Amino acid sequence: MEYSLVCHNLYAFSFSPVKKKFILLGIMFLLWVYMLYSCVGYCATMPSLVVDNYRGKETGSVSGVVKRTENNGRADLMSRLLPRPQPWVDIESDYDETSVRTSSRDLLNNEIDADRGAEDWNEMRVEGHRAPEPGAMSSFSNGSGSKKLPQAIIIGVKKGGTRALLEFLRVHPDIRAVGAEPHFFDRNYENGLEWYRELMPKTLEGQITMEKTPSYFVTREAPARISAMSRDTKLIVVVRDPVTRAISDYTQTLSKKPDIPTFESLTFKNRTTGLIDTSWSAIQIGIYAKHLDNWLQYFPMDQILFVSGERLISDPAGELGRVQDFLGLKRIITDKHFYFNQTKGFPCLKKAEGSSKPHCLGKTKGRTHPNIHPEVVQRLRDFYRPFNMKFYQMTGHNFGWD
Ligand SMILES: Nc1ncnc2c1ncn2[C@@H]1O[C@H](COP(=O)(O)OS(=O)(=O)O)[C@@H](OP(=O)(O)O)[C@H]1O
Repeated sequence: MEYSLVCHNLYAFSFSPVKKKFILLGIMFLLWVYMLYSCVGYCATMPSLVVDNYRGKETGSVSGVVKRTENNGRADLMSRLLPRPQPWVDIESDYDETSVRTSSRDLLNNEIDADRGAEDWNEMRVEGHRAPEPGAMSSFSNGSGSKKLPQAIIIGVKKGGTRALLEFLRVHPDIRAVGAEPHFFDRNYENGLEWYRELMPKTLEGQITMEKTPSYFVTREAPARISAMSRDTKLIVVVRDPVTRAISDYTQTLSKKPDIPTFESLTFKNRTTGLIDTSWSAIQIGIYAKHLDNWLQYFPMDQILFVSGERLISDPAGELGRVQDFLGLKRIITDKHFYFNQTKGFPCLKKAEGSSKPHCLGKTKGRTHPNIHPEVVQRLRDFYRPFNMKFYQMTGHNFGWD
């Protein structure tokens, strides 16, 4: 009797349609929670259109950077397993530097400055990047690494070839970089380091986090600020003949504001005397020795690597070899990664990061420069010569611009 009662109860429990519905609903709810959880985790590790790579390592210690080599194997494996970001979004520095700007007399730069901030964020939005909300997701880590402050920064120079260098470096599995220029140490410093860290890609132990903002090189406060973040930060400067750099800078501005005065009229304070207007940022940025002096107050020379913008075009693998050595990385990026694209007139990657297709930089890189009168060019060469000599002396490297 008792036995049949138990059986009856069990039967009722197992087959009651109401209970069945409840169980089904419960299972569906659990599945929904599980899917939601997976989706949040996946989205957090997904590469955004920002071009960012979400791999890297903690900043601030040279020992950490050296340790990276030991972890290469693991980092390699993980980086292959992780989703890859969208590389090759073509961005350029469209703005003039704070320190140059404040001392600049020319309206040309000030006009550009007026809409500078907005353009910068638009630029990032184009890439799908958003200004991070302070504290948001800062401690979130779902096994694909965490965001670290950069251990290496490409600090300059504007129009030197900084985009090419960063895009080439991103091919390395142990480098993860922000695509857009954060401009933290010049324009966004008040936002704080946590804001800055949020911009960084997620990285694994043994990987290097990087960013590039060419205006840092000429920002007076940048060396002290970077040093305050970490005295061990490795600095990379891509330098280019200051005369062609100035013309390239002018060409960029001209492409956005076709009504600006001629290069010649902006170059000279007085055309007859041939006095150069050093308050024009396009001229001032090229006085490398002066800017370098400021950096040497905070960083030893062996913590700064100078990459030749010219050689980055004529021998990209050679320059990339030096950069990988400087960063303590295995030389993974070699000749095999590049080909010369005749149409573009520049070296391009056979396979960009996260893609199997060849890639060249976009049309804002490698613009045709306007013809500048040879006399003006010569006058500028004469102007820069002593500064170049000083720069060669300081760096112990003759860049061959004279
Ligand atoms: N591989 C490759 N492809 C295209 N362009 C290349 C490459 N390597 C170096 N360059 C040179 O990079 C110059 C632009 O420099 P930046 O990227 O530093 O410019 S920016 O400051 O970020 O706007 C750009 O200057 P312009 O030629 O005046 O446009 C190029 O000369």
